[in-house]
Order: sequence, then C-alpha cells, then structure tokens
Amino acid sequence: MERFIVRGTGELKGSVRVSGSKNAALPILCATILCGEEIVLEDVPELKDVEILCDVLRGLGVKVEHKDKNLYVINAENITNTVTGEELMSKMRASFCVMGPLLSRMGHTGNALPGGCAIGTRPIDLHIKGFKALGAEVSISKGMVNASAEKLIGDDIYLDFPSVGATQNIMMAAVLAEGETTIENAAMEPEVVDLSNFLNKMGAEVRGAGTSTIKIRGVKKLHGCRHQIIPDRIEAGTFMILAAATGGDIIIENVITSHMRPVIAKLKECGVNISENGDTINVSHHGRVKSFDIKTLPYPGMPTDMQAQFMALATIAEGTSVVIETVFENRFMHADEFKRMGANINIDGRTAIVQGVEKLRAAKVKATDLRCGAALIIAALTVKGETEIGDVYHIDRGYEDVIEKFRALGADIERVM
Ligand SMILES: CC(=O)N[C@H]1[C@@H](OP(=O)(O)OP(=O)(O)OC[C@H]2O[C@@H](n3ccc(=O)[nH]c3=O)[C@H](O)[C@@H]2O)O[C@H](CO)[C@@H](O)[C@@H]1O
Ligand SMILES: C=C(OP(=O)(O)O)C(=O)O
Repeated sequence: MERFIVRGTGELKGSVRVSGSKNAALPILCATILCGEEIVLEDVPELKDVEILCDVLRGLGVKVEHKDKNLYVINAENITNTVTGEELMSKMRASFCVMGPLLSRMGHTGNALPGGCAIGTRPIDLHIKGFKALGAEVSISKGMVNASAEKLIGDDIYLDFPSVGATQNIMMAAVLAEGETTIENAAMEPEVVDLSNFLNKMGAEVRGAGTSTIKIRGVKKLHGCRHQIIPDRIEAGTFMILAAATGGDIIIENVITSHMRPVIAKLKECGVNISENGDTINVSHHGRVKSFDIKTLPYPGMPTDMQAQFMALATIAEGTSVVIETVFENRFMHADEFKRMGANINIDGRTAIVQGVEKLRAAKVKATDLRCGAALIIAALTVKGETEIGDVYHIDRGYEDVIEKFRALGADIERVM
C-alpha cells in the first residue's frame, strides 16, 4: 500500500494552478453517452476516478481516447452494452451517473450500486424517484439497479433534498425525454451548472441550472461539441487552507472566485489575508488563526467537501471552534486521525467541538477518505517531524499531481511503497 511521508517545513510559498474539477468532469464524461458524435473535453483532471469512469465507458462500447494531458476525445456512436457490474461501479460514486444517459439513449440499463467516499449511507432513492417519474420501471436485485422504459416522458420532480448526483442523473435522463421536465429543489452546485452548459452545447434545452428549479425540454438528438471543465473549487479551497494553516503565502491560479464565497468569507473571519485578482486568489497568514464556527450546507453554503480541511485548521486555531456537518451523517472520521496528532476534538452527533492546540505532533495516520487525506497533508505540514499517511489511494481519487503541487510550494512530501 502506498503511503505519503510528510515533514513539516513551516511556511509554504509560491503559486499553484488548480486542475479541472473532478465532480464536474465525472458527470460530463457520463453525459457523453447521450450523443453518437465526437466530443472533445479539455481540462479533465488526471485522477483515479476519471480512469475508472473511462473504463466504465469503454465497457459500454464508448470510444475514449486520452489524446494528451487533460484532453479526451470521446465518441459514443456504438453503445454495445448497457450493464456495469460491481467491480467498476463500487470504486466510485459518480459512476452511477451513467444510469440516466443510458436509460435515456438506450431505453434500459443495469448498474451495480455505486461506491465513493464512505461518509454516510449514501442512498440512491432520489435518483430512482426521478427515473420512475419519467416513466421508467426500476428494480433493485442482488446489488444491481435495473431500469427500463419504452420511452421517457417529462414530468415534475420534487427532490426531498437537493442531491447533486440525483439532479445530474435526472437532468441527463430528461434531455432526450418527450416533453418538459421540471426538477424542483434541485442542487445549485457549480458542477450542476457545468453539466447543464455541456448538455446545452450538445443541443439540449436545459434552463435554470444554478437555481433551485431546472427545466428541461426534451430534444430528439444531440450533437458533438467541445467543452472545457471548470476549475476544481475544492482543490482551490484546500490550498487556501494550506496557506492559512502553515502561515504561508500562496497564489492560487485558475479559480472561479464566485464559487469560493463561503470559503473566502470564513477564512477572512479567521483573520487570514485574501486578495482576489481575476481568476487568481492570494492567501497569506502569519501565526495561529482565530477560532471559527462552520456548518456545511448545499451550495451556496459551506461545502461538505471542505469540512475536513477546515477541521484541520480548527485543531491549531486560537480558541474553540464548532464544526457542524449537515449534509452527510458520518463525515467525521478524520477527527480520530487528527486526535492521533494531538488534536482536542469532541464529537456529539453531527457536531464537533474543536479546542485549538498550539501545535499538533507527527504521527502515523490514515486517509479514511479523500478529503480526510487532503486535510491530513495540511495538518502534517504544520508539525515538526515525520508524519506517515496511509491509504493514500483515496487522495489519488481526487487530487491531480498531488505530490508535485505540494512540493512546488516548498512542502517536503514523498510517496513511498
Ligand atoms: C462525485 C460527486 O459529485 N460527489 C459529490 C456529490 O456527491 P453526491 O451526489 O453523492 O451527494 P448528494 O448531493 O447526492 O448527497 C447529499 C445528501 O443527499 C442524500 N441523498 C442523496 C441521493 C439520494 O438519492 N438520496 C439521498 O438521501 C445523501 O445521503 C446525502 O446526505 O455531492 C456531495 C455534496 O455536495 C459531495 O460531497 C460529493 O463530493
Ligand atoms: C465525497 C467526495 O467524492 P465522492 O462523491 O466521489 O465519493 C468528495 O469529492 O469529497
């Protein structure tokens, strides 16, 4: 099993370019199934999740060419299979987003239940509710979700929770359906907007993405296009917290700053210096940050995918911070890892009370999931001594060139077998 060895070096300085967004790229790769012409995707991050999803697409008969770094050319002219088994589906969450496009284009599909970060039970009932509303028959048997429909017909769908994946899957099912679909209480995340922009470039008629009501008028056929994936707001936020935690001075390039409002506001509240200039953010800080409270929420609230990194910062903040997780019911596993490094954290249900300590200490820890892994790198870079982070395959699911990017900022980090 690969591990990272991290040695704290104090302040980190320099600039880093944010990669394309994992959570935007994955559903867009799924959406290529909807059309039988060539699609060119730019700024696709080189990540384990992308590799796995490309294998899923190839298994369906889709031609996926990795032309150059971050550049993919995809053609789904010949779909030869509509079923994906457990081996690939269980490795990630977004793989389940092949379901909507396959149902829409082929009229049937079978997929094993999806995997992804173990941060809660992560049901798929809202995806299924949407497919059923569009007229599909859906059944679950022996870990496979099977769906079929002679034709899909638009309907009004109210989501009990603004689920990102369900919104995206239903949007993709609806673009080739007959008539109009309305998704109410839809997720408003930038990754939903990027998917909508991509679908519209292919000739779909999707309106309202980025608000809580999305309307999709079904069209008969989609065509090829070229699309550039938006920058990863979670990777950007991770580097912002790195600067705040290590007392560094980091310039983060390729950022859509409007996607970063909750993170920018919270870090300013902690006393961190932040300046924005076009698509660049400069974050600098000296000494300990002030303690803070955060509560994760659907967009435009504080992203749950930033919660572990903020908790890493809270462990060394001056005073007591409160972290409330409202999106996933089991997303505090990183707390035990921080405790191994000397953090003072008490958890009660979905609330973590973090009493900041002056310094953490080096320890042997484990990335229990993707963002836990990123948060542990941040924590490890604030301490003297050598921290060993295990299970780093989680980190490789979501951070492109992770070792190279941290090293370019002056971090002492290496990957060992
Ligand atoms: C690949 C991808 O884009 N992953 C992101 C996506 O995950 P994902 O799309 O899985 O997250 P959702 O927005 O669907 O989940 C949010 C909440 O809704 C619940 N729920 C979801 C679907 C459903 O059918 N029923 C149901 O109850 C979930 O259990 C969870 O409590 O959005 C999350 C919330 O911003 C992020 O943390 C993930 O990084
Ligand atoms: C939870 C995450 O990913 P996934 O939904 O792919 O498990 C994440 O990106 O933090």
